[in-house]
Amino acid sequence: MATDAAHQVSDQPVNLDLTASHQSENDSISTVSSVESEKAAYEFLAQTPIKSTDKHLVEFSEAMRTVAKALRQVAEGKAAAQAEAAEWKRKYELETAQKQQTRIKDCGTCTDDNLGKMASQLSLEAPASDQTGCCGNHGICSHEVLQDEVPGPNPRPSLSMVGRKASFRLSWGCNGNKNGQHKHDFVSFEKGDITTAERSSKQILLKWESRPQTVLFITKPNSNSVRVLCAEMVRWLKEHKNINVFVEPWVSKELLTDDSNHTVQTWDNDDDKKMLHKKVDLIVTLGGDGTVLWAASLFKGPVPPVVAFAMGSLGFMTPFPSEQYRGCLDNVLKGPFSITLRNRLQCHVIRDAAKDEIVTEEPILVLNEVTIDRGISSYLTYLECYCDSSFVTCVQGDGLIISTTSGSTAYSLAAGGSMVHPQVPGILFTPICPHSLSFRPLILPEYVTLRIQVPYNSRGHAWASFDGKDRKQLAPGDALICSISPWPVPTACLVDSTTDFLRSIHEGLHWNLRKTQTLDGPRD
Ligand SMILES: NC(=O)c1ccc[n+]([C@@H]2O[C@H](COP(=O)([O-])OP(=O)(O)OC[C@H]3O[C@@H](n4cnc5c(N)ncnc54)[C@H](O)[C@@H]3O)[C@@H](O)[C@H]2O)c1
Ligand SMILES: Nc1ncnc2c1ncn2[C@@H]1O[C@H](COP(=O)(O)OP(=O)(O)OP(=O)(O)O)[C@@H](O)[C@H]1O
Repeated sequence: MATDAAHQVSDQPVNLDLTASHQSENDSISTVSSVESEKAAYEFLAQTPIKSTDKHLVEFSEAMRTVAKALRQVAEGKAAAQAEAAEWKRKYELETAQKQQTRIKDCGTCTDDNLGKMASQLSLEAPASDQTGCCGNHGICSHEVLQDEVPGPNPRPSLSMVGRKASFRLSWGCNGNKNGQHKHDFVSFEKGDITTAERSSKQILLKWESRPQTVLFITKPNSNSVRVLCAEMVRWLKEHKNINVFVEPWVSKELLTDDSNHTVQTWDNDDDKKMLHKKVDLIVTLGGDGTVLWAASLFKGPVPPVVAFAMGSLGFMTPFPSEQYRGCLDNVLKGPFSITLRNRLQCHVIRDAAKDEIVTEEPILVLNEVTIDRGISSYLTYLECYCDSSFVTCVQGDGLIISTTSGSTAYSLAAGGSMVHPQVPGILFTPICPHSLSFRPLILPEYVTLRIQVPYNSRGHAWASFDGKDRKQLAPGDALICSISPWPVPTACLVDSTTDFLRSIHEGLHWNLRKTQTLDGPRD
């Protein structure tokens, strides 16, 4: 009955399109035309005034469904036929190649000499003379020479005859500058096969070439246990190791007043503080992760190695047990010891009002993350995000966290970001409560520059905070630019980078802690 109704009401246009779909020999058009004819059928239905009862309408819609199903089957049949044709073509080409190889094998008159000549004709010639060994005159590491195998006592002529690998060049430089510095040991170009077998990113070791003499102490405020231990450590370092000690100005006033026997040095202006990295061999922190963040924030450029003693609650970046400080400091002062090079993000706030000025606000370096959120505003944060020159996405939600891999276990983790080993070169892009079902966190390569823009049509202001501190308001038109800083924070490891990282997520977060299933019970 349904088919009858279809014939009665819409025979003509539907049949026309069906014919068009069958007749089409063009691969790409066929599926489109069947979809189009289905669409045309529905359009026809929408345009044609039907003066009939509800019953007729029901019958007609059933008929249309049948027609649509038929059209879909036609399209599917065509696709299957195309796949089959492609398979036959592939088989034919394979067979032709095999026949050609057999002909070469059967060629009784061919001598090793002739094969050698044929092989050398197929070989790629040496590259242009501007190449000097591995690196060309342009300072780009490349491998262009690709020789086919020279036939030896057991030549394999078929390999030389069937085809040859195309030559290629891989090159890279600093920050996209092709003429920049390059690493030899990252990709090897042996015979044109790309391999990272010689990759050198192994555990980094720090070995002193002369005796360390000056230690800077950074201590958590308002803690009696820290105050007591700091005084004890300073005394020990001075008496037993002959070490000069620097402390923050407030520490020199408050912490060590009762211990006048042990003079410590400090600084009293910003210029002296800026030169600290030239005087200090080692930084010792007594506190939690916040104290490590504080220590890092004092250095806008190079940072001396940090030995972080755990005197907080969690301690992802504080692997050293404070009660064993003598042994730990002995080992570190002697060296060599493993370090984790923790990348920092360099953040610039660009004000819309100051767009044309050369001087903008001072860059801020963060060890964990920069967060752009809605602050006290009750509106959704609206942020446009760009990665180099590519548009990434618009954030509509509570905000966005741009985190280092060290910060991946902090706020970013709480917002659903992945935990990343601190030595992995990347930048985490983690939304905070996005009002979208499909906004998953991203990890971008370390060499990109991110731009987070508050658009002019944003309903409110956004707020940027740096390692959980220094809130800055971002007005519509303002932007935040972030990239990896050239000045990482080298933190001393208790064991090595990986062991310390795994220990911190096991002990700090009880990562994947579950009681082991017992042996009794059902089995395979
Ligand atoms: N919802 C959250 O989880 C949340 C909210 C705000 C800030 N934070 C984090 O707090 C950091 C500031 O730390 P603070 O000590 O000055 O403030 P805080 O005293 O408020 O401590 C925050 C907590 O974060 C932990 N933490 C800090 N850095 C960490 C890291 N790299 N890995 C794992 N845990 C880490 C600290 O151990 C501490 O327990 C910010 O950089 C941010 O990452 C987290
Ligand atoms: N020398 C310092 N001067 C000023 N503030 C500091 C100093 N050291 C740490 N802080 C701040 O004190 C706060 C608490 O420090 P920290 O995180 O080290 O201790 P905690 O909170 O007891 O430990 P945890 O973070 O493991 O829970 C942080 O916000 C940090 O920025």
